[in-house]
Amino acid sequence: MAVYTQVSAEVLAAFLTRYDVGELVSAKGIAEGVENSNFLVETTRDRFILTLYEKRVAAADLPFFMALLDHLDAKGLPVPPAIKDRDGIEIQELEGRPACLIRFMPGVSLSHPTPAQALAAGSAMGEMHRAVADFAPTRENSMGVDTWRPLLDRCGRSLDQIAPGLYDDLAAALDHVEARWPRDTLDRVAIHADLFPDNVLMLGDTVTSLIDFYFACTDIRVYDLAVMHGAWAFDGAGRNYDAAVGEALIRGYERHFPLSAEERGLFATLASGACIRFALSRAWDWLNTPPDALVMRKDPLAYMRRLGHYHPALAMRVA
Ligand SMILES: Nc1ncnc2c1ncn2[C@@H]1O[C@H](COP(=O)(O)OP(=O)(O)OP(=O)(O)O)[C@@H](O)[C@H]1O
Ligand SMILES: N[C@@H](CCO)C(=O)O
Repeated sequence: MAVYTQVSAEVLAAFLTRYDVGELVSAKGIAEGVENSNFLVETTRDRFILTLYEKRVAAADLPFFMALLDHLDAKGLPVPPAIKDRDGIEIQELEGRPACLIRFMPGVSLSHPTPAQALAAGSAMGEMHRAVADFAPTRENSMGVDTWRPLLDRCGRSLDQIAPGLYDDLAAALDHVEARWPRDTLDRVAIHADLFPDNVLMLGDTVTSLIDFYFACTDIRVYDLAVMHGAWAFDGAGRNYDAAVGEALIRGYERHFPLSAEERGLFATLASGACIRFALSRAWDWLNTPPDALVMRKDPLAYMRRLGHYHPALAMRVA
């Protein structure tokens, strides 16, 4: 459940007077999501999402995320920009948190995508990468390749509490991936970096919105596709690969950016890096979230299992 900070009706009604959006009719906390506090807000004119940014999103990064959303929206892509108040301000403060009122987007977030939906979503990512060709701001990837080793060290041998041998398996996978990581050769742009099925809203086979840009950063363009591939083309436990979904995703993407021979050759390494990134962030959360917390802990081993698909040599003993 993701409402960490409560906002009273009085405070919210006063907050909305900064905007030209009508008056408050209702507000409901949204249970999905784990990072921020989200509310569905109805006014006499429209509906909106109100997001209060909790500690995982740094206030200093919000201008980059909002500029990216504005840029994509201006190019006609389906993304939810922040609403500007009467003074043109998007990033506000509410109950001591940075907060934005955001355009409500139609659609339903996916849990089990079909190949047709994967085709559309892969194409939407390709469109997004086309649209950022002239987006100038940059943000370092706070979960990029150079952060994995320090995060592994911070987790340390406690990883073996999750599954015996996990530390050694992750260390071996990281050695392998770091040695092959393309540091300079591939195209780098603003990427989403977390385009899981739950961050794509769809109606039928049509993408109605890409959401949750709070890991967006400047990194290898095809790494974004590799993250998406790992998130979309496996069952939740990471045991079974769905080739039809995985191939459709890449086919959709290639409508905009055919993969080069070098990108194809490096895809398994990029996808293995993505597996390490999500295994590590999930493991860190696992070790640092009490089992009785309201937030659902996500299974790090589901990403260790995916590693074996991309690099059979890295098939995990613990998985
Ligand atoms: N602009 C929007 N329009 C309509 N619904 C939205 C919008 N933004 C978010 N939602 C809804 O709120 C839910 C939670 O949003 P979001 O995924 O951004 O939360 P979060 O706390 O950042 O979570 P996480 O990082 O865990 O995915 C989404 O699954 C979606 O149903
Ligand atoms: N999408 C991530 C969580 C948010 O980054 C995961 O499933 O581990």
